Amino acid sequence: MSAAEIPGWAHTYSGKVRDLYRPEDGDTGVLLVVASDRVSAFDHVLEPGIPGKGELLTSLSRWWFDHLPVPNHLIEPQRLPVEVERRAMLVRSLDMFPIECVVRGYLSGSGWAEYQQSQSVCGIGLPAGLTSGDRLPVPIFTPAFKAPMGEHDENITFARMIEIVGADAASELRTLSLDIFQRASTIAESKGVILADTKFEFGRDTDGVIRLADEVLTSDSSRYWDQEAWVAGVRGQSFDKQIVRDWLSAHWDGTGTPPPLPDEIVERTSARYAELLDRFTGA
Ligand SMILES: CCOC(=O)Cn1cc(-c2ncnc(N)c2C#N)cn1
Repeated sequence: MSAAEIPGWAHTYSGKVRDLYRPEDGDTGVLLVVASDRVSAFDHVLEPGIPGKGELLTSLSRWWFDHLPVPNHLIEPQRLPVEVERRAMLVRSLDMFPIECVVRGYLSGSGWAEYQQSQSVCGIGLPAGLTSGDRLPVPIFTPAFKAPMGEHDENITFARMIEIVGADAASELRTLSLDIFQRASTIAESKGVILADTKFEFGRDTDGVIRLADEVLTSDSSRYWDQEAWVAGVRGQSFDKQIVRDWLSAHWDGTGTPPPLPDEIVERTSARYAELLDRFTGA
């Protein structure tokens, strides 16, 4: 599923699952962020896309922006382009920090890999004896330096982050990230969902105000786990991607191009994305 053609908008950048556009009228103050139905797993974009995924994750992002009392990049337009109106966000164009502001409440992914080598993550020492999926004593801020598309971001220490963005901005981004994570994980817990970790991106507007940008607390930027499964000792089961991961693990040896997902896996995954959204936005 390649980037949509949108009259009046020029496609400028594609991530694994989202596309960025600038207006053709030359206005440099706004951008359009469009979420596709593409799904990625094991660092591959899979086929086919998951019907409704772009709309569901855009709705989840919007819900979180509305429930987080921090300045953000959203602009509420009169109308969005009809081609993508339910899976697009009109945003202020910001001067983005080249930092993935990752907060971890649990040990997983690159954090688990680093812990196994050094019993620390991004220079933050952790207790001995932890295993993948364990809850951390307190949430930790573990920044990464944004890598070019297709490469892995580089986990860095807070001291290195200060060298990149300066001490004041580094402190403000860390405080903002930990505060937002605390709020979000408390809300998620009340819905029976564990927010294991997430990554935020921020930028400065023309007045120098730091604003929360990118997507926020979607299951593409976060690890959401089912609380019941975790309590039962089943660790690291992604709320919405586990169906795809389990099928791929059973039907692909990890080399070459992954096989296309069967209809049943696509349908079950689409339903899982809808259930995750409903957990938060439903009654
Ligand atoms: C494909 C979606 O974009 C990204 O993956 C990362 N990215 C964000 C920007 C950005 N740049 C200026 N202002 C903004 N508000 C944003 C945002 N969001 C650029 N790349």
